[in-house]
Amino acid sequence: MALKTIGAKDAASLDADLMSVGAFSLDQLMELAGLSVSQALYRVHPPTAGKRILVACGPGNNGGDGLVAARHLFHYGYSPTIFYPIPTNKEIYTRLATQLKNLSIPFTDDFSHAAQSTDHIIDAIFGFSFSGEVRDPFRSVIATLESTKVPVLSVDAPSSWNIQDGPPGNGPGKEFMPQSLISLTAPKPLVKHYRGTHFLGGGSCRPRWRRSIIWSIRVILGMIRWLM
Ligand SMILES: NC(=O)C1=CN([C@@H]2O[C@H](COP(=O)(O)OP(=O)(O)OC[C@H]3O[C@@H](n4cnc5c(N)ncnc54)[C@H](O)[C@@H]3O)[C@@H](O)[C@H]2O)[C@H](O)CC1
Ligand SMILES: [K+]
Repeated sequence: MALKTIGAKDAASLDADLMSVGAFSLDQLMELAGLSVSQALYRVHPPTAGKRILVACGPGNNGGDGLVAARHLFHYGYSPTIFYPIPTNKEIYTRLATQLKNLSIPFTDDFSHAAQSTDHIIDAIFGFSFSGEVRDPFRSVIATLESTKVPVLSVDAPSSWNIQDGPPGNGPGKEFMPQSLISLTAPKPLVKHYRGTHFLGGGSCRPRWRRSIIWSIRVILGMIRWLM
């Protein structure tokens, strides 16, 4: 069955609609996204399969989802470790990082070393705002994700994949195929290249209500265009 997908631009504007018309805060959306990620991880890798989870977090909201997921995983009984090489200065991220530090969850600077002694990896490096070729300091991180034998769960997109076209033709990520992927709100077009266990999560309103928001916005935009 062909999956319905939304591209990067529509995904970003859907989130913007949810925060304006829908009156959700970014914290709420990120909390729902991170909670879904933690539940998907529990499904593919229950604590009895090994409690060490390495969570790789990027500088944007995808990384924020990873920070939220790590907190939930800790409370499920896992032992998460965080790799967060470019901590972002915005309050939402500093609060999430402080919450993890208050739980004595360790942070590491050495991803490839940490990847050798973990039971599962969460890839929360890049989501739908990734574009171009992977830049440092993430090139070696993607190379490790590509070559590791440890199972990987990717959040919203396998990091390094083009959101529209899937795996890059060359460079780091070319051979990266995580064991599982959780799409947030709606799958992105790259899923047609994905072979593995696929979850959908992070929904913040019922689909019918979400459709009606989008429909109302389209009608309003159409009327504005017509009036001009
Ligand atoms: N739909 C939901 O329920 C929610 C989804 N969320 C998650 O947010 C991401 C999208 O977040 P955004 O902040 O827009 O961007 P990213 O995290 O994807 O990454 C931006 C970050 O990455 C840098 N970057 C971009 N390209 C490159 C590159 N080639 N090399 C190195 N660095 C790169 C860029 O500079 C930024 O710093 C979505 O996928 C979901 O996971 C939210 O939690 C809200 C709810
Ligand atoms: K990701």
